[in-house]
Amino acid sequence: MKDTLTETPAAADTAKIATRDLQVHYGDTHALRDVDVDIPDRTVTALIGPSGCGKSTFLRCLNRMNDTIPAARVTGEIRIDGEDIHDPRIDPVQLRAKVGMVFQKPNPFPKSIRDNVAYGPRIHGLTRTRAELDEVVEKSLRRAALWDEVKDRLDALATGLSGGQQQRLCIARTIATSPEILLMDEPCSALDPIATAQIEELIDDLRSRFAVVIVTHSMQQAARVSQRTAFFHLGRMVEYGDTGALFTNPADPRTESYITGRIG
Ligand SMILES: Nc1ncnc2c1ncn2[C@@H]1O[C@H](COP(=O)(O)OP(=O)(O)OP(=O)(O)O)[C@@H](O)[C@H]1O
Repeated sequence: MKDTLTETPAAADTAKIATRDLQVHYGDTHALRDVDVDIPDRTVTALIGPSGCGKSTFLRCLNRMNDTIPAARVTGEIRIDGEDIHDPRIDPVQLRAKVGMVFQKPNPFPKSIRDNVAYGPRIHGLTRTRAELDEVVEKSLRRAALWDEVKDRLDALATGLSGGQQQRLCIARTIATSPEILLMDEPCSALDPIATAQIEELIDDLRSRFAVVIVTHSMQQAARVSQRTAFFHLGRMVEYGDTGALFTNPADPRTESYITGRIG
């Protein structure tokens, strides 16, 4: 039986991302159930909920990263800009350039700072000349608020940067392919409070250009960075709506129990 979803409606016709009857199984585990959601553009959407409730699974559906997990089976519909991402004409590699992902632990390649950012534009053939590539590298590093710290050592190894700098580099690497959507899976969990504050400021800035969807275990972080929040519980999206309203006046008792610390 389908649970009732308590939702503040987002206009479906303007949704950047829309899912209908989305289900994910890992073998016999039914990890995500009946997820219908419309996620708007140029907005930060936070995904919250207790461990194992399906947040990362949902995030991975949006750029078909679950395709890389042999046990995962995804059914239902996911549309980005109205286009079905499971359509056989969609190339998952191109999709992942359009829907970029930043992971929990900064994972720069063991290459120079410049080569990390240049990697995506190179493999996707996005630039024709060295000057164009340099321009993309600079623009991406500026947007990731890292340029000033690294502009004099672009040929140094990326692995020599601090954790927070590495995470901003990974964000620069992701935005270098001009994505439209940024998926972030607990991007601050390996960072100290100062680096976390820098990334949060950056996320706020990025939403002027991208739809950002972020998984976070921190309700404070969700409240600080997002305009919309989805609460997941046992594989279902139980409540989705305006972040302020969800935290101050949750409609579902399960959301209330979670935000008041009774489940989780
Ligand atoms: N690769 C996998 N193979 C098998 N089962 C998986 C896999 N990934 C996730 N699961 C299962 O799917 C369910 C949802 O997991 P998921 O990682 O999406 O939850 P989550 O809300 O992101 O959790 P956390 O907050 O702990 O990261 C869990 O029961 C988990 O054990």
